[in-house]
Amino acid sequence: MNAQDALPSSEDISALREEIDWLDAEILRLVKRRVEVSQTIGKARMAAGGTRIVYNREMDVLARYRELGPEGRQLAMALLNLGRGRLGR
Ligand SMILES: C=C(O[C@@H]1C=C(C(=O)O)C=C[C@H]1O)C(=O)O
Repeated sequence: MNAQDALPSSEDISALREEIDWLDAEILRLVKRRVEVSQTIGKARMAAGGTRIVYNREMDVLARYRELGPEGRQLAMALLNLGRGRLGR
């Protein structure tokens, strides 16, 4: 395979950009759903007199993203913080 074979054409790049746009829309949809689910659980636990945070569950979430390195940690922390929403302020 020569270098040209490996390079995407301008048509390929257009298609790849469409894929990125679609992926971003899906990621946003999933993040919003995650926030919703996390807040539902958090509100129920607090209404029952429980804690706002469950550290062992949060450690599991951090571990899931560890393969992405420091950015994975930032991403996991952002997801956890989004789930806290107003509850966490
Ligand atoms: C969603 C929960 O509540 C909190 C939010 C978590 C999350 O967003 O992943 C994890 C643990 C808890 O601190 C839960 O207890 O599972």
